[in-house]
Amino acid sequence: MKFPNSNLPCKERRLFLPQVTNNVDTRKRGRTRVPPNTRERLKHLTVDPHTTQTSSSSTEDESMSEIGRKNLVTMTRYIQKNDKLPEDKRSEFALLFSAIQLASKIVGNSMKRAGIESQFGVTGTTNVHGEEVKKLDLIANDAFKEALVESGQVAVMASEEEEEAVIVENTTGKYVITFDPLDGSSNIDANVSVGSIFGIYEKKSAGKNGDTSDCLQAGRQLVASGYSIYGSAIIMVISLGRESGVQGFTFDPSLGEFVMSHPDMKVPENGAIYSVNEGNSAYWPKATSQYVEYCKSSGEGKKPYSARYIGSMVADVHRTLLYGGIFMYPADSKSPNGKLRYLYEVAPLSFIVENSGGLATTGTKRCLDIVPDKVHLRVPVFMGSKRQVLDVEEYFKKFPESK
Ligand SMILES: O=P(O)(O)OC[C@H]1O[C@](O)(COP(=O)(O)O)[C@@H](O)[C@@H]1O
Repeated sequence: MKFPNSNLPCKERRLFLPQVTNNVDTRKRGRTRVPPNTRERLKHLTVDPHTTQTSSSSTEDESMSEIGRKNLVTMTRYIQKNDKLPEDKRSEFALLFSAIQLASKIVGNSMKRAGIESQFGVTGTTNVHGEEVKKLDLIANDAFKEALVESGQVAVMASEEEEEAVIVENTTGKYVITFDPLDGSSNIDANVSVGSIFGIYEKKSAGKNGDTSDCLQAGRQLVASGYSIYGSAIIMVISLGRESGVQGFTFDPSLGEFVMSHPDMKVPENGAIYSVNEGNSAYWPKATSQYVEYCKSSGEGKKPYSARYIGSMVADVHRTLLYGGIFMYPADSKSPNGKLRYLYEVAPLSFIVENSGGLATTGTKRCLDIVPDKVHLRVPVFMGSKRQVLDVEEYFKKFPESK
């Protein structure tokens, strides 16, 4: 969509934004009255949770798009206006998250065009985990690396696709980014939702350049984290800390912006969905197999939980955040530390789940308390609704040999 007179200052240019109501241009044929319940629904989209200003100023005869346009909360605006963040961090985070938004748009676009541009399939190489590298894994890894370096805010990066930590030289950047550029690789070619996961720490080492030790921090040290999910829509869910809570933004291709669509996400305290690859059950320790049996049991007012497993951690955790329940990737006799990697899968998502009111445990320890000793450390994980995670911890106390 080409904006006429595009050299007009920003404020005037907004007047040309497309009217979205039923795709009808309301200005020529007068206003569309907005039924009260739609007005209520719209209101939650337009309240900026982190500024004192609320948008209850919409009047009866304002059109939908006028309300939306006046209070559109893009991710960049949310960060710049977030008074829970120290002033200096707002501009740094705005640059960092612009880079992550750009990388997510590139990955989302590449996913959509993979079939057309023969980007499905493998590269023929394997990564540090011995996994076949998908073509889209590399595209995603390059997109994140380049955008993050360009932001000028990054000193060190740790990626699932990089054997070693990546040190950015000659930068004044003071942040450390851990990321899984494309999570759920086994689902990519099947057009099932996959995602990108990232965690943001502050550089701790004193030297001009950062080093690997800057990555080896407990999840509690995270200053922000998030994920992008590439499904029917591209949605980014982020947390800038417990005080800021968890916010979801949906990518609006007509604006090219991530717009707030899920303010103040809270995982339900108690859920009735369990998510685990039961194909591994033969190798599970007693605590895990007993807990999963409990999930499936009924009696004393408890109904069996529903089983849901997509096989992309981002997608399974996103559903858990919305509907409640528990996502699990336990340790077992085949993989004594489980499969999922701490720095760029478990820690960033545990930060999100805990800041939305849920919990994340290995069974015996809160995931955010783990101090990693290597970049690609694997840990078992049970995360989601508080009730379910506390139940898991009870089972590990009951069967201590399962540790
Ligand atoms: O196929 P499995 O063993 O159930 O493993 C699925 C898990 O592995 C992962 O695909 C691992 O992630 P990658 O695809 O990034 O390697 C998770 O997203 C998912 O939860």
